[in-house]
Amino acid sequence: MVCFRGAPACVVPCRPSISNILLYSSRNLSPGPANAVSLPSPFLFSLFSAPKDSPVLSCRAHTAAAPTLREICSGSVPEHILQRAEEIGYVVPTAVQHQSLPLLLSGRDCILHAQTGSGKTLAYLLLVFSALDFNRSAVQALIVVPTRELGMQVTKVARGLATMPKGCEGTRTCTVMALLDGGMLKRHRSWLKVDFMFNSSKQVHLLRKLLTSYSAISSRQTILASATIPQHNRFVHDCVQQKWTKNDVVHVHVNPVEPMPSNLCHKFVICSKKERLRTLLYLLQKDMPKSGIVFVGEQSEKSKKLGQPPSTTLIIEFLRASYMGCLEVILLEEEMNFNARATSFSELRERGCLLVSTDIASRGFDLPQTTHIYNFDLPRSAVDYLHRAGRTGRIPFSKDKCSVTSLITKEERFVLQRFENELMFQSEELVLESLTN
Ligand SMILES: Nc1ncnc2c1ncn2[C@@H]1O[C@H](COP(=O)(O)OP(=O)(O)OP(=O)(O)O)[C@@H](O)[C@H]1O
Repeated sequence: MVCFRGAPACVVPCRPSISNILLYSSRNLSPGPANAVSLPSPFLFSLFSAPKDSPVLSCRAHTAAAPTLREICSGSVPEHILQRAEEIGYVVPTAVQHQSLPLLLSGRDCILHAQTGSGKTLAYLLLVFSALDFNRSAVQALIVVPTRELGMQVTKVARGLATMPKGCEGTRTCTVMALLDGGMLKRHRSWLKVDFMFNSSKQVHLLRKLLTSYSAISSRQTILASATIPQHNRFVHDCVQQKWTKNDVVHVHVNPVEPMPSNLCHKFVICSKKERLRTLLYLLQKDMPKSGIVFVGEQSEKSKKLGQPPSTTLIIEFLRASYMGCLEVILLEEEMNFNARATSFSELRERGCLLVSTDIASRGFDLPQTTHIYNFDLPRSAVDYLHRAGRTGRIPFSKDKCSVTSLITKEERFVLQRFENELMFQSEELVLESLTN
């Protein structure tokens, strides 16, 4: 799948059940056939996913007197990338960047394990830019992400960093190429169901093969990043045992005792299923989100067979008819075609809106303006709750409180309580007087 020094040119099949982003060192490099790209050496392999099992090495909290990103990266990351990062507004490192970058830049394999929205993407991208030889026309880094939207997002950040800053025009930069296959929703759904890339299902076969195939090559550096890595000790063990990483892989674990970002405020409203739409409307009008996401459960097979419309459609129709706020209501659902989904995300990112979505929007999306999350249906697991909640509160160093509100029946309270215990957060009950009158 990937090849390097001394090996014959080999091919990256771009149809594994993952999305790839390749970083080339030349702007005009032809990618070759649409579904096959030769990948010469040396390369750096970054993986962005949500593995199930995992490793060790906790880190202390970030301190105020921390060095700047420039101080941490200078000498390793090219000047024009650092300047560009500053132009974008990346000056002070987040905790995960502060703790991981010295290790990453020293060439160590790392498992980045930090809360949603904590800045893992920038950490591994800065490493990628430090490792590229900008004078070589060759693929030198491969980033694998679990979903197409996440691939688009990472591509955008990487391209943003690779753009020449003012005053550096003429310097060589690199090409970031997105090979985002599928997008089709069956596969995406199955990712969400298996919830990680490292289980034993067939879908991860190619990924495992990719990780193990060239493990003996010392010039390869492997980074795995995720907000949720249950059983991380076992995962570290597996990484070494299966040769996915080198033996001295470091597990950078930020905030090990607090998986949920602390700037989120969790609430719940008890209402019957019949009252749910009205309750949602009431909350939206009361909260006046700057931008929000309403998460809805997937339609059951039984309901599909009966020819019933999915809940997302019902909610959209209801909100379009009754919601009087200033946000546009946008649907993101699994059966929509890819371009329509892409539009939904860029719109939400640019000007804020009310997105109604299944869990398809719950992983990795960076929609910084989002202030409110509503769980119209409870997620299936605590990990899903964490990823949904992590779509808000994504502006580092911001003191703004963002909220996650779950609409539940009395019977569902114990499920939410289970999530609270597992993720160590507390929810406050909202009693909505006007609805009970
Ligand atoms: N040092 C920084 N200074 C300012 N903003 C930053 C910094 N690092 C990251 N950000 C911003 O923080 C937001 C979240 O970052 P990012 O998407 O990398 O988080 P993540 O840890 O990968 O999240 P998730 O696990 O949910 O995918 C982004 O909008 C990003 O631009």
